[in-house]
Amino acid sequence: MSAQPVLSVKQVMKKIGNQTIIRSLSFAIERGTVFGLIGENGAGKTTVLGMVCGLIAPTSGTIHVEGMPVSTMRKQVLRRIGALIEEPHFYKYLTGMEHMLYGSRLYGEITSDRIAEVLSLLKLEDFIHKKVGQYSLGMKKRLAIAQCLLHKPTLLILDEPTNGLDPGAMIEFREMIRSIASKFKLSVLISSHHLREIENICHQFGLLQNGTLTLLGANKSRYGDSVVFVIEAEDPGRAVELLEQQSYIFEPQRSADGKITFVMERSHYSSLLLLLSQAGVRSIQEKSFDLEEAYLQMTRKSEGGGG
Ligand SMILES: Nc1ncnc2c1ncn2[C@@H]1O[C@H](COP(=O)(O)OP(=O)(O)OP(=O)(O)O)[C@@H](O)[C@H]1O
Repeated sequence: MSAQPVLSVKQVMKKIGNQTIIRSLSFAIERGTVFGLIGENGAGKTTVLGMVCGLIAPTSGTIHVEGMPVSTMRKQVLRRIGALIEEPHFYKYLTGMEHMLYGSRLYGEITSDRIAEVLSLLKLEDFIHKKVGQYSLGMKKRLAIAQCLLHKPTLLILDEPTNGLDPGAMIEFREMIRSIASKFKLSVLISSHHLREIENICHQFGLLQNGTLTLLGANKSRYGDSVVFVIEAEDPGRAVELLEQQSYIFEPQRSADGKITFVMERSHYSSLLLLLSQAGVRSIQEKSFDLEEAYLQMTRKSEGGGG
């Protein structure tokens, strides 16, 4: 049996009233990987996360968590998910530990060993017996994630988790997310409008814009060598068609001057040349991958193209 993705979203569309918030959304998250959704305010990030958690019903399309359809198995799906979508709310006169114990009672059979494991990974031990009223925002966010992890979910969902944190706390937070994902073999779906954050935390990421998701690429730190290629071909239409059929190539984009841009690992270079010989390559240029540049190019294009 082949490994199924922890999260699979297929052709999801969401309308609210007359407004189409999500046009067609498809992506998957493999076990142990962190997937980032980048998008400007109002792009629909929270709507997507809400649909994955079963809080919002898609108008059409399917969402599966661990192979289970969210639409009909919501209760079982929620046992596999830990989600932090709204700002966490705590009682300031209770300690962090009292909140953890309260959280663990909601799930039933959480052992004290599990609580200790989660606290250690989130580096919460030193202040867990202090009242939450004395916590910084970063500490509160860590406590909220600790609660989300108690029941051993396989998918962690975080909506703009570093909002409001100072730069030092942001860096600490990013490192923590990556270490949780690898230690617990967790898959993480994270939304943000901070490009650098997504680039630093995520193994894969995509831009949500005008209701569709464009995969921008895979992170250097996992895939080693992602590069942006710019090619010119005698038959650009044929070239794009061929590129779109390759699983190792991310979102080929054709610009008005006929050039084609896409992201690929350099190790596939010889396969690429072979492929492109069928479409008559005139030139190939290589640029180092810059998420900010890719994002700006795409948002500019969409503003100019009228959607
Ligand atoms: N219940 C609702 N009724 C009407 N419109 C809604 C509703 N929920 C969301 N929307 C609209 O859907 C769009 C996407 O909202 P959403 O909150 O998902 O975006 P977002 O990318 O998370 O934005 P932000 O970064 O500001 O949180 C917005 O235009 C918003 O106004």
